[in-house]
Amino acid sequence: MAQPERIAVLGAGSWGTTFAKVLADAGNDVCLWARRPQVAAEINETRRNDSYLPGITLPERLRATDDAAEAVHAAEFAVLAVPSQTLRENLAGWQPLLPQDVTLVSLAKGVELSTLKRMSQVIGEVADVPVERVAVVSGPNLAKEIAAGQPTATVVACSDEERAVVLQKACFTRYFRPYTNTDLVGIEISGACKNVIALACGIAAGLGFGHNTMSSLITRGLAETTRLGVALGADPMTFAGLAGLGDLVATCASPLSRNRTFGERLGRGETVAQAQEAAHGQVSEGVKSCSSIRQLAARHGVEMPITDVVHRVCHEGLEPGPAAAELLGRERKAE
Ligand SMILES: NC(=O)c1ccc[n+]([C@@H]2O[C@H](COP(=O)([O-])OP(=O)(O)OC[C@H]3O[C@@H](n4cnc5c(N)ncnc54)[C@H](O)[C@@H]3O)[C@@H](O)[C@H]2O)c1
Ligand SMILES: O=P(O)(O)OC[C@H](O)CO
Repeated sequence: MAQPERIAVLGAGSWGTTFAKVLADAGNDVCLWARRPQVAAEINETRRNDSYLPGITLPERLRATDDAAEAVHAAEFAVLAVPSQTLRENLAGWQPLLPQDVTLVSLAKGVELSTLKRMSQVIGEVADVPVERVAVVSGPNLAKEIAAGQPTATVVACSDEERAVVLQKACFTRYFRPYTNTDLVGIEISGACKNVIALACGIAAGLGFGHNTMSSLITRGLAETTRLGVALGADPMTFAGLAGLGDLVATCASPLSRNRTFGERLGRGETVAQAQEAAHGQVSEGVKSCSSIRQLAARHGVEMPITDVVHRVCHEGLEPGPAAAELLGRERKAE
């Protein structure tokens, strides 16, 4: 498989714009689709996308459009950078425009509410492509740090290893170091679940708890994520990697994380509606994925106590204080 000459990125939010910058910095010609024409115009005219990445200058090799057909024209890779719960609908609109042999790359970290499917499964179904043509990028990748050129690593996952290597090369820069992996299930379950655990860590911080609490939630969160992943056929080692523990630590610890920040607001006593309002339209995937992951776990007989209380805090009116007490009061057991 040859290196791509053209790459489309569909979605000009925080991560779509940042990943498009990474691809352009790596030497690719990138066309970024923005839902709003004024965002595309701002990028082309000022090299900025200030509503998502204030202060960041975007490279010349990156151009933007609000026309999806123009974005995907002759692209070898189409990177999907919209929120998980909107991916099906967006992709259905783009599907007739896609070049025949395009590789579809998911950046989204979530599990679909209505079907309990992972994003690569949704993509395969909607675009009618085999799983070998779907890749996933996931890791400790807070957009604002990467847009500022701070170093990080990530995972490029695809069941077709050769394709993963081509994408790895296409997004390799002096500040962005991608590793390959073929365990799509483990990578995607890690990415979706860490958002829910970050909500729990935020709630704990909002309640005034410190690093011991956070570490306990991270570690037990990793245990329940691994249980679910393994039940779905993932390699347990994946959860110790960048997309597993790596992303969990970054998201649970960073004030830049939208999920952690959302949780912190809940912990301080704000309602879900108030926390949503404060997010200014940016997605906190865990708020919806806590429900789909909980259902997926129930379907496979997997116990996920942290995910369960996060769901009940977000959607069933459980207060943060009693939620913490409930987790602490669970029956004693061996690690
Ligand atoms: N921001 C990060 O640091 C980061 C890093 C890694 C992965 N991700 C994941 O990438 C995905 C996209 O995240 P993001 O940070 O770019 O989100 P965002 O909220 O910053 O941007 C979402 C983009 O999707 C577009 N969009 C298209 N259809 C939409 C619809 N129906 N509803 C809402 N938005 C719609 C929006 O216009 C916007 O450009 C998420 O799954 C997120 O978990 C984000
Ligand atoms: O801001 P969040 O919480 O959506 O997290 C962003 C990334 O997924 C971190 O890797």
